Amino acid sequence: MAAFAAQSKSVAAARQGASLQLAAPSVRPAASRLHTCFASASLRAACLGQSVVAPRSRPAAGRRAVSRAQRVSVAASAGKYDYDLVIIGCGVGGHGAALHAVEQGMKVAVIEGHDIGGTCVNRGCVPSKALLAASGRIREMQNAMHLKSMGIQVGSVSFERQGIADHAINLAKTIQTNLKRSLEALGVDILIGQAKFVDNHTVKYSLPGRVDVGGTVTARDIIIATGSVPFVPPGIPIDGKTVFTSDHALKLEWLPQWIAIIGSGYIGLEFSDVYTALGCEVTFVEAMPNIMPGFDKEIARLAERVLIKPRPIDFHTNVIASKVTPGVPGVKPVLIELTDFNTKKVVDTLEVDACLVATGRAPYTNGLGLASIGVDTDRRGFVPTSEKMEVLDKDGKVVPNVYCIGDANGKYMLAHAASAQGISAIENMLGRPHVLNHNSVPAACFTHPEVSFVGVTQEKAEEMAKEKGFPLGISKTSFKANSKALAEKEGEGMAKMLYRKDTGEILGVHIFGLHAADLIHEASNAIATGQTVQDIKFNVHAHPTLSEVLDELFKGAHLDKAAANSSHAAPPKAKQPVAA
Ligand SMILES: Cc1cc2nc3c(=O)[nH]c(=O)nc-3n(C[C@H](O)[C@H](O)[C@H](O)COP(=O)(O)OP(=O)(O)OC[C@H]3O[C@@H](n4cnc5c(N)ncnc54)[C@H](O)[C@@H]3O)c2cc1C
Ligand SMILES: NC(=O)c1ccc[n+]([C@@H]2O[C@H](COP(=O)([O-])OP(=O)(O)OC[C@H]3O[C@@H](n4cnc5c(N)ncnc54)[C@H](O)[C@@H]3O)[C@@H](O)[C@H]2O)c1
Repeated sequence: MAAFAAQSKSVAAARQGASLQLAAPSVRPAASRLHTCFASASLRAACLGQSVVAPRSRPAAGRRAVSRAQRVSVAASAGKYDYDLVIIGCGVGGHGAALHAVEQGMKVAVIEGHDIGGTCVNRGCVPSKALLAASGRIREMQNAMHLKSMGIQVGSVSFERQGIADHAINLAKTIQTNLKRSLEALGVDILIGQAKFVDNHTVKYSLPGRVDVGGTVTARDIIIATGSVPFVPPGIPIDGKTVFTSDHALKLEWLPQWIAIIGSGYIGLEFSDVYTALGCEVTFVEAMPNIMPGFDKEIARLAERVLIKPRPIDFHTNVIASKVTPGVPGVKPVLIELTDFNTKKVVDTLEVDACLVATGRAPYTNGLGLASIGVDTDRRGFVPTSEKMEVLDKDGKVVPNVYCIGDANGKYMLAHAASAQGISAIENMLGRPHVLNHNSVPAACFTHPEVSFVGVTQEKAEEMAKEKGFPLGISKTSFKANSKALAEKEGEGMAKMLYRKDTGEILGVHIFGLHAADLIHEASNAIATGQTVQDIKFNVHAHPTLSEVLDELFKGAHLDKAAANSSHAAPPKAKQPVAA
């Protein structure tokens, strides 16, 4: 711990531009061998098996960052390690951590075993949002009634499946390139290979079948940011053609006439939006008694009314897909045996053209050699991690200098959560204790319209109120009361805020409606910065905007008298003009 504090001090000193006695650079055999291999961006891309990108000249800021990082590295680690920080896995979590670490003057390497950008960029957020954007346009243009109500007539709307698929593929490639360039510009070394712990300061990396790639690197601190892969329940063989996960579905290789989606969580809902806009019929198979079980019940009911009922979607709840038999497109259907969740009896068999398995994600921690640092993953494979992102060993003790962020720790499997955890981990390793308030992390499902939320559901808030004995306030508003939503003919939506009437603390906000994913941030930032209802009530929103949905929500909150009269309640007094 003392050594850690000393290292942190050196980093801080270097950050402040203090002049430091530089020791001779440490010998970095393995890492420098790899640098030779990846000396240029094009070679690096070639080694990665990616299309070659012309190297860009490094901007001045990047150059500054590198030289500062080098200074810090040598001083901070006293020539002991190759890097201040090595990050295993370069998804959004690893990327976010790397950027913050460089900003803090650290010398950083990322080790990536598959593709830079990880799930989010290559097989997640990015391509799925591209498919949703294209299919959403088609849905809108096909909705003749909606357009007619605004005086618009359109002819028939057609689309090219491959064109939509290409939009997703190209966007993922562009963002992957941007992400890689941003790291290169900051002087982050990108090492290629599957990483494995040797000890808590040393990592080996290699690529199967590639003797020219790999090595060993040492670092003062190491972050595990290895993400996740689709979780497929037992009894479901994935053939990638008729039975598949989101990894395959995002390629949009074909459009089955009738597709069963197992799981009505984020992936299931977003893909139901894409498929139905493109003319497919969907059947949900959901293990829980209601569809969208992870969402606030009232929001889920409204979403069912708007996103499910008017569309060619039906659903079976309280059943699990106990056995799935792949088919042959256009020849043999996929068979899905449904078993009652409670009685465990087979109740039905579906015959569909295809089946998307969207039953959650499993951490990608295999092969990391966690035993070498005394760590056992939990039952589901997640890395036990403290609230400060420190990895915990078998006895629940902190493994010095090893952190875990993102999907691999299972705290909150969202891209921005991974990145925020990365920043938090860096703060902690620099000796500035930081705990991310996961309750302030927003979530959104990008259906048309969107669903978003932050904090707890109404069900949970009621439970908390009962347990702790505080009066629960619930403020609600409809998009029908919002001029901008009505101008867009998008009045179908609601927002709800759960708060403590005695203190004004915001416990949760849920939105269903046009641009809900963008609207949630005012609420999530308020929770993150500890603003209360009294504070935000007096904020001013431009008119006419969808943001006024939140304005309505905040103004509609009623506090207990004492809280209402608390110091926050009075609007800040206007400043008197300074006398000349
Ligand atoms: C279809 C889909 C849509 C999604 N949409 C959204 C969305 O809209 N918004 C949102 O917030 N989230 C979304 N997510 C979730 C989001 O993608 C993840 O939460 C996020 O990618 C997690 O980031 P990460 O950095 O923890 O891991 P990942 O992005 O999974 O990256 C981990 C990286 O580590 C690498 N790796 C693993 N093991 C090793 C090893 N031993 N050595 C070297 N490298 C290794 C992997 O190859 C991978 O590149 C979506 C997910 C899916 C599947
Ligand atoms: N917009 C976004 O932010 C976004 C989009 C897609 C994915 N993601 C992330 O990716 C992760 C995975 O998404 P997901 O939709 O696969 O998981 P999820 O956890 O959101 O939903 C899985 C659903 O499958 C059901 N289920 C599980 N096993 C089942 C079985 N055998 N039979 C029937 N139903 C079963 C569950 O009850 C649940 O409703 C999520 O954690 C999410 O955070 C986020």
